Parts: sequence; structure tokens; C-alpha cells
Amino acid sequence: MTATKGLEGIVAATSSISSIHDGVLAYRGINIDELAERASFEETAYLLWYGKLPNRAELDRLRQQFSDYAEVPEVVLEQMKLYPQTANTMAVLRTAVSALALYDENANDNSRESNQLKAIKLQTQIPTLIAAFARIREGKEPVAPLKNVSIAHNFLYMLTGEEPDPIAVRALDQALVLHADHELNASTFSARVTIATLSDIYSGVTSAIGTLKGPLHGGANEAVMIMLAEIGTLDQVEPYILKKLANKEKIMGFGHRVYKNGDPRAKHLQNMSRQLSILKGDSTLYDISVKVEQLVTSQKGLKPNVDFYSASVYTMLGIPRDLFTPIFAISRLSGWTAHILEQLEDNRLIRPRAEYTGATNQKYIPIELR
Ligand SMILES: CC(=O)SCCNC(=O)CCNC(=O)[C@H](O)C(C)(C)COP(=O)(O)OP(=O)(O)OC[C@H]1O[C@@H](n2cnc3c(N)ncnc32)[C@H](O)[C@@H]1OP(=O)(O)O
Ligand SMILES: O=C([O-])CC(=O)C(=O)O
Repeated sequence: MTATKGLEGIVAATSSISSIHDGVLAYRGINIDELAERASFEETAYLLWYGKLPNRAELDRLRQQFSDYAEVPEVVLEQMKLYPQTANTMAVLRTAVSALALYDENANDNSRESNQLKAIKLQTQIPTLIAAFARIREGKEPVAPLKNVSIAHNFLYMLTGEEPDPIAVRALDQALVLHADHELNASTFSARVTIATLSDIYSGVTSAIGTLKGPLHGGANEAVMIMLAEIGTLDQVEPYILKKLANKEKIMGFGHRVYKNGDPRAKHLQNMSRQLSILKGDSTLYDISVKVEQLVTSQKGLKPNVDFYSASVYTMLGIPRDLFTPIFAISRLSGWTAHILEQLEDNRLIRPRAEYTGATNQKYIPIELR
């Protein structure tokens, strides 16, 4: 038995949710480029869950459900007030989602109907949890969700309690579409492994949140912003990046396990970043980002991934950088839960083997002789 490090190239599941072929990403067969331009996040979530785009009545019903279930149990908000104000926001989200399960009497019902409803509830409650913590840690009361607005609109509204700018709503909505699913990425795999033991959807999502948190995966968007802030000015790009590369450090937001010729989502986020910088009349962050890209591509042949330009986009939307990865989770919740539903439709325990490289034929030594 020979191990494949990082399971690279191993096909570990069948799935009809999203595909990556020749550098093209599609959800249910629809090219992401088209969805990014034309679909709302609500339509995208429906597409991932139900396998087709919703008609008007179906979309209205989903939107209504998102409105109906956006509030979270008061007890969970009260618990959040006891979390340390400085807690890592992904750890907060992981804990709060896990707590939601305690107050859902159907948490352990693994029927398709029950899990679909829980996916819808989590989709609309996770933004509420994130926005609530962002306020609680500043000593402010959480803002109750609005009725009949999009997930993107509601999230921005709940952060500040003010009506968000329509341009910001559209930008966030598009970012949510772009991050919604991505075949067997690490966090989705984690969700599938968990649910394949016939655990419950909250456990699957909690596993996935913990996996997304790491900087080699979803945590890279926050790490990119830390890097851009450290760079600070255009003239510092070259010395900063060259030093990192000389030290064999990774440049966050670059490289990908599957895409070797560029991530098809990155160009949309770059466009958004450019447009927002024009609207703001300040292109510093965008210009630094472009220069970093030019240098990393010329020096290492690495292209930006989805996390690179999302950092400048979210910053220009006025979002604190430790909410970037939680925003990724808002979007990817749709993909995680679609994969959980798919896994349960034709389930088998996921249990690979390990190539043993340790000692053999050892004897037990009594403690007094060690
Ligand atoms: C939503 C997402 O999860 S997208 C990915 C987000 N993560 C990041 O942006 C973090 C930075 N990128 C990386 O760490 C990697 O490119 C990953 C984790 C995305 C992919 O990892 P892997 O497929 O395992 O590639 P691996 O890390 O083995 O890299 C292969 C080679 O390219 C180099 N490399 C890969 N990415 C980078 C990078 N961002 N900066 C510098 N060098 C890199 C590695 O050092 C390695 O070089 P070597 O062969 O000389 O040792
Ligand atoms: O697929 C991956 O390995 C990481 C990624 O881009 C994603 O999860 O969106």
C-alpha cells in the first residue's frame, strides 16, 4: 500500500453538483462565468440543492423561507455574549453552529426532507450569527434580520443596522455565487466524511467550518489581507514578495491543487475589485494586488485563486478582515449541505487506509524499565 500525499488526484466520490474540467468550473453543468453575471445567490443555492434553476414561484418560496428562518434562538445569542470578544471569528461560528443543533429538536433526523429544511435554516441563520458576533464584540446589541431581502443585503444590514449600498449588495451577492461550491475541496470532503458515518447535518457543517478556517483553504482570504496591509504601499511590493519567496514562504491567495492555469473565479473578483476601487476613487489596494499578482506569476508561475482578489473586494465593502472567512462559510454552506444531501442519498462510510511507516516488532517495556 502506497499513500498519495494529500490524496492528490484521487477520485474519492461521485457527484453531480459541481465540476472542474479543463479549468472550467460549472455548477450543475452551468458555467460559473454565466452564473456570476446573471444569477443571484438565492438561485445558486436552489440550483445546488435541487439540481435545477428555480422558476419564479420556487424562488419566491425559497426567499420566503430565508426570511422566515433568519432569526436564531435568543439563547444562542445570549451564549455568544459570553464568548471572549477577541475570539477567532471562525471558532465563534463553529461553536455557534454547533450550539444551534442543541435547540433543534429535529437535529438528528436524517430524512431528506428534514435535512433540506435544516440546510435552508442554516443558510439564513449563519449570516445572522456572524453579524451578531461582529456587533456583540463591540458592545453593541445584535440587529434583527430584515424580511424579504437577499442574504447579501441582510448580512450587510445586520452588521451596521443601516440600509446597505446597492452596489455593495450586488458585489457581495456575486462573491457568494462564486464561492458556493467547488467539487471535493477540503471542507466539503470533511462534511461528507462526517455525514457518511450517519452523524447529523450540524456535525457535518461544524466539521466543514473547522476545515475551511485553515489558511491553506478558506482562511487564505484573511491572510491575503494581512499581507496586503503589511505591504502597505506600491513600492514595497517587490522587496516584500521577493523576500518571502527567497525564504520559501507561501504567498497567500496563489496556487491551487486543481487549477494549474488559473482559477476561473479570480477574474470576476479582480473585476469587482477594480470597479470598487474606481467607485471609491482610491485604487491603492487594487494596484498593490495587481503588482503582487504580476510578480508572483513572473517569479513562480503561480496564478491567483478565489481568495486573492476577494480580500480587496471585502475590504472596499468596509468589512473587517476577520469576517472574510466567515463570509466564505455563508456561501459554501450551500455547497456543503448539497454534498451532505447527496452523500446520504447513496451513502457508504468513508474510510481510506494508511501506509504504515512506524516501528514494527516492538516489545512492551514495563514502566519501571523505561
Ligand atoms: C478556496 C481555497 O481553498 S483556494 C486555496 C487557498 N490557499 C492559499 O491561497 C494558500 C497558498 N497556496 C497554497 O498553499 C497551495 O498552493 C495550495 C494549498 C492551495 C495547494 O497546495 P498543493 O496542491 O498541496 O501544492 P503544494 O503546496 O505542494 O505546492 C507545490 C509547489 O508550489 C509551491 N507553491 C504552491 N503555492 C504557493 C504559494 N502560494 N506561494 C509560493 N509557493 C507556492 C510550493 O511551495 C511547492 O513548491 P516545491 O515543489 O518547490 O516545494
Ligand atoms: O477546491 C479547493 O481545493 C479549494 C477551493 O478552491 C475552494 O474550495 O473553493
